[in-house]
Amino acid sequence: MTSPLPQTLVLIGAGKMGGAMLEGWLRIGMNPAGISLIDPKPSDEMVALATEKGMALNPDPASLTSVEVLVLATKPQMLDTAAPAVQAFIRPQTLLISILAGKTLSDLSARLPNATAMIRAMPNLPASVQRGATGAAAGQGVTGAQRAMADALLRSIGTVEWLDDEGLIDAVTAVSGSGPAYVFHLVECLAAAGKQAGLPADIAERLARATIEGAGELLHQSPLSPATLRQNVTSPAGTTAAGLSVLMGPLEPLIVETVAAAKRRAGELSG
Ligand SMILES: NC(=O)C1=CN([C@@H]2O[C@H](COP(=O)(O)OP(=O)(O)OC[C@H]3O[C@@H](n4cnc5c(N)ncnc54)[C@H](O)[C@@H]3O)[C@@H](O)[C@H]2O)C=CC1
Ligand SMILES: O=C(O)[C@@H]1CCC=N1
Repeated sequence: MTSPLPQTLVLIGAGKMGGAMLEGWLRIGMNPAGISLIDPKPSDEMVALATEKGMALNPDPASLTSVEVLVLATKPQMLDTAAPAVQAFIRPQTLLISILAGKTLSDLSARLPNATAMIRAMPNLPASVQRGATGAAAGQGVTGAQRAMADALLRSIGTVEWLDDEGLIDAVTAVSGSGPAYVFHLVECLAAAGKQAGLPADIAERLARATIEGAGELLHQSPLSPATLRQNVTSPAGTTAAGLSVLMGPLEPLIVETVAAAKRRAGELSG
């Protein structure tokens, strides 16, 4: 039996990531009438979306009798400021899902004493097109039914990896939370390199973008490992082998350092 999605959801912080999850949930057909958005400075696009879909924007907390799920998606630095408003939306049965980088379940508990059931999740931006990757860890007060509901909610916008050790969420943040930015930067680098190799800038950009899109889609559809797919591009003594002879040595340590820096920053955001 598939777990039901929540009928009532409050999203606190309707910015880039909260907005991406919302877009994904609307795409899969969640009822907008059950969704409320809390944001003191919503973008014009968010205001227009709320009006178009009939989602409540900054409703009076007292007007919501049921809040099955509260998704907390402000910047981590805004947690202290947002906490009193968040508290006002927590009901006895509310499951709080925080996507704040760095903030631990214990950090959240200290600010949100009303919250008895909390999940720390780290999604990523492709959630808007149902291709997100989320890591999640459940706190002690979460019931089996709440965890199943969170799983259904997060899985509706991509893949989900549950972790027993909350401490691993900072590593998830550094790999898949921030990961789309690394890939987008790779597109920028490939486009710049194409231009340097003589291509007109617009053509280099379109080719670089389509290459990453195509490689991503092939990874998605193919049962082959990334290593086998790489080997399938690489002819012995051919052009790819020549290119990879430059890239493969330095890239892995660079990515290791990249992920370590992001993980370190997540740790600094805790507290
Ligand atoms: N951008 C990304 O790809 C990802 C972001 N995250 C996490 O998502 C959270 C939000 O990040 P972004 O969406 O990038 O930032 P953002 O700045 O685009 O969104 C934050 C939103 O919170 C609103 N806000 C500020 N104070 C508020 C308050 N007191 N109450 C309610 N809303 C308030 C802002 O007006 C803004 O719309 C962060 O904690 C970040 O760690 C997690 C995974 C990926
Ligand atoms: O850059 C950040 O801090 C957030 C967390 C993961 C992606 N964006």
